[in-house]
Amino acid sequence: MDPRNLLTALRDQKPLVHCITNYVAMNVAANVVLAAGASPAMVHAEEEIAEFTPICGALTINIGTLSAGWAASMKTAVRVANDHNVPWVLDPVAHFISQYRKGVAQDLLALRPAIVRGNASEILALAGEAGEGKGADSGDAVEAAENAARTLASAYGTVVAVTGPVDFVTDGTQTAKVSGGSAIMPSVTALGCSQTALMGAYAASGPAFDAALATLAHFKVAGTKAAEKAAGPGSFQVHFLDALTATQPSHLASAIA
Ligand SMILES: Nc1ncnc2c1ncn2[C@@H]1O[C@H](COP(=O)(O)OP(=O)(O)O)[C@@H](O)[C@H]1O
Ligand SMILES: Cc1ncsc1CCOP(=O)(O)O
Ligand SMILES: [Mg+2]
Repeated sequence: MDPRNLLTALRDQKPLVHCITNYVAMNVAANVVLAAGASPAMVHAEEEIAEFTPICGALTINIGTLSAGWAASMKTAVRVANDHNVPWVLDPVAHFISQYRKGVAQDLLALRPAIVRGNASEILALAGEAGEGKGADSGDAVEAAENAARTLASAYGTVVAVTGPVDFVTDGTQTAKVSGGSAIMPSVTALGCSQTALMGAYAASGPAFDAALATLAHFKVAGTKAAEKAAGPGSFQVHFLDALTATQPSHLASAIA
């Protein structure tokens, strides 16, 4: 699908996105989803999931500040989403840092997300390949994770988006690359996490591969625009939100190869 149609659909439908994300990302991600044109809700209590997840257009799961209660909520929300055909997106933040986090990430992956989005180190490790990642930031090149992304996509019937200087996305058969953005982006915390939340909004608006591609393009276009005005990571954040709103459907194709 043409990504232009998806941005138009997102703004017309303003989908409600159930986000279970980390403490660092909650505010940034909510602002990003709102600026793009959708409606985020950060809902974590397991007791609320049966009523809330089914009425949402999508669910996003981010394990950035994981603990036992959060893991239980995540698994319950994913099961409810799967039962109600609500598409969901997994962000396996730094899942290689402990056996505990690795186990939860693999459990979630086995529940078959529509899309997995991570940086190169996260995607390499998710496929069982050695990488240089140590924490939430990537230590590996996107190109090094392309095969891992293809393998995961085919094995789990999912779309895998690997982000970095040039993003790579695949469903195991189709692939695309997305360029633009700014080297400032990895210096602003939770931009990857907030991209995952926005990917949920796009997944509510169209098929998973197109949704991932449109999200990556929207971020690259807005990142390029924001960098023209920003003096550093602080002012970049402000300009980036404005640029997400200013991005028009016709701008997205220029980022995609
Ligand atoms: N060096 C870079 N140049 C341009 N864009 C980048 C660069 N590094 C990351 N990005 C963009 O920043 C966003 C977050 O990606 P990334 O930093 O890889 O995720 P994470 O925060 O999960 O590690 C993505 O939109 C990605 O395309
Ligand atoms: C710094 C940090 N620590 C735990 S979660 C988190 C945020 C990571 O955000 P992102 O993956 O988008 O850089
Ligand atoms: Mg991340």
